[in-house]
Amino acid sequence: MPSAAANSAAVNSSPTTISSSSLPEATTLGSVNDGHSFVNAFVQDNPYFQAGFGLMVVGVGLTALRHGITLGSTALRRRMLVTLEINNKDRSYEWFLTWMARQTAAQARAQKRWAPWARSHQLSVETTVEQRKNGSSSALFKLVAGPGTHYVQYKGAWMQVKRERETKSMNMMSGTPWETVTLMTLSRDRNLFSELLTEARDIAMRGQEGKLVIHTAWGTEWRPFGQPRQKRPLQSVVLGSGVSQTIENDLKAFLDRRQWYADRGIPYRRGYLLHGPPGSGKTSFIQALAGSFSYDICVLNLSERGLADDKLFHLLSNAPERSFVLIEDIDAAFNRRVQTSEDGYQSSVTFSGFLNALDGVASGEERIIFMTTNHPEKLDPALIRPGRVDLMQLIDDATPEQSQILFDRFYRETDTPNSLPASELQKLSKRLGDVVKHEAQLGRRISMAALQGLFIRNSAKDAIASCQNFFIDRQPELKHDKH
Ligand SMILES: Nc1ncnc2c1ncn2[C@@H]1O[C@H](COP(=O)(O)OP(=O)(O)OP(=O)(O)O)[C@@H](O)[C@H]1O
Repeated sequence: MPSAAANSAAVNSSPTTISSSSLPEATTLGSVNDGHSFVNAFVQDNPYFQAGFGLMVVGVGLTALRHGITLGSTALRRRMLVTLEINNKDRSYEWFLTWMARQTAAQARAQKRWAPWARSHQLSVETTVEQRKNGSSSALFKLVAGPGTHYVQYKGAWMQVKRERETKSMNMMSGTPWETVTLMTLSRDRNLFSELLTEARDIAMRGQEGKLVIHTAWGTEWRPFGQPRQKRPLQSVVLGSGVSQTIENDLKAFLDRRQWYADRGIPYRRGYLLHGPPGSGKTSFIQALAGSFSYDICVLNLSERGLADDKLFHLLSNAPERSFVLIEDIDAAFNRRVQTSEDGYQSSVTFSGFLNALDGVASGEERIIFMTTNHPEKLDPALIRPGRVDLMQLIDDATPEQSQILFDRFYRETDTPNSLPASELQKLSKRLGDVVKHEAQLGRRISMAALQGLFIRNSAKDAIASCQNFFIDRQPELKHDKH
C-alpha cells in the first residue's frame, strides 16, 4: 500500500508537472509558486486527508498485526502441534471411521466425563443395502463421525479430528466424493497416531477374525457389506456322496499349484459352476467353503444398474486377495445374450464383455470364480468352456442319504427336552429315507431347503408324517463331469 510520504514524494519529485498551463488558477492566485508548498498546505490543512491518512495507518498496522499473528501461530503450530492426514483412498480411512464411531459411542456413554465442547453432534449415517435374488433387500446402518470438526481424547491426549469432503471433485469410478480426515494433536503426543491407527486396524481385523466377509461392488470398488458373518461349518451343508470332497480337493490342488501355473505361463485362475435345482445348497456350500479356506466372498450382480463392460472388467481384475467371486443365476443374466432385469432394465454388460472380463488380463494374480445356475442347459457353450469353467458340479435335490443326515442333524444330534428315544428317532430317519427313495421312483423329489424348513417347524414325528406334501414333480438333471 503506498504511504502518504510516498505520495507526497511522487508529487514533490515532479514539480514541473504542475505547470502553469495545467494549473492556471494557481498561477493566477499566486499562492503557490512551487508544488512543494501546495502539497504541504493540502496535507496539513485538509482535515479529510488527515482522517484518511490516520485510517490508512491503522489499517496497515492491523494488517501487519494479522500477518504477524498468522505467522506466529503457524510457527507455533509447527513447533507444538502435529497433524496426520488420512485420505479415503487409503484402507486405514475405513478403519479410522469405525474407530471414531466406537469413540463416539463411548463418548455418549460417558458424557458426564466429557467436556461439553467436545461432544460430537455431527454424525453421518453410512448405509449398505443388500439386494437378494428373491427381490427382498436388507439395509445396515452405521453411525460415523460426519463432516466437520470433532474432538476426541485418546490415552489422555486431546485430538482434533476434521473430516472434510471434497465438493468439486469425486472418485469417478465409485461416484463418491473424495474425503480426508485430519487429526491434530500436540507434538509431544505424535507417537499416539501410530498407536491409534494400529488399534483401529486391529479392531477392524478382530471383527473379521474367524468370520466370513462378504463384499459387494460399489462402482468399480469392492466394499465389505455389513458385518462379518459367522462362518458356516462345511459339514452343515449336506451334499450328495463325495460332492463336497470333489470340489474341496479340486480347490486345494489349485491353491497348491501356483508355481506350476507360473512355470507354464498359464493364468492362475479357476472357474466353478455349481448347477442344480433351487434350494439344493449351492450358495450355502460356496459360503461354507470360503469360510473353511478363510476366504472372503465378492458377490457380483450382473444386473446391477450402472454396471458396464469396463467396470465389470475392472471389478473382476481387482477382487480383494483371498476371495471367491460369486456370480449367481448366471443363466438369468445371459440366456438371450442380453441381460435384462425383472423390471425390464437392460444392463449394459454385454455377453462378450462378460467373457472378456472372465478371461481378464493374463496375470499371475489368483482368481477363483464360482457361478451358480438352475438351468445349465441354457448356458452358452462359450461360457462354460474350460478356462472359464473348469469344474461343473451338479448339486441336486435330496437323496435318501442326504435327507437322513439332515434329519439326524436336526433331531438326533441335538438333545432337545422333548426328543424321542434314540431308537424311535432312528426308525423315523429310516422311514424318511424310504419315502425319499419311493417318491424318486415316481419322479417326485424334495429339495434340501424344503426339508430344512420342515424340520425347523415340526417335531420329528410331524415332519415325517407331513413330508410327502413337499415333494414335487421334477426330472433328475444330467450329471456333468469335470472338464
Ligand atoms: N444341501 C443342503 N444342506 C443343508 N442345508 C441346505 C442344503 N441345501 C439347502 N439348504 C438350506 O436351504 C436354504 C437355501 O439354500 P441355498 O440358497 O444354498 O440354495 P441354492 O441351491 O443356492 O438355491 P438357488 O438355486 O435358489 O440359489 C439355506 O438356508 C440352506 O441352509
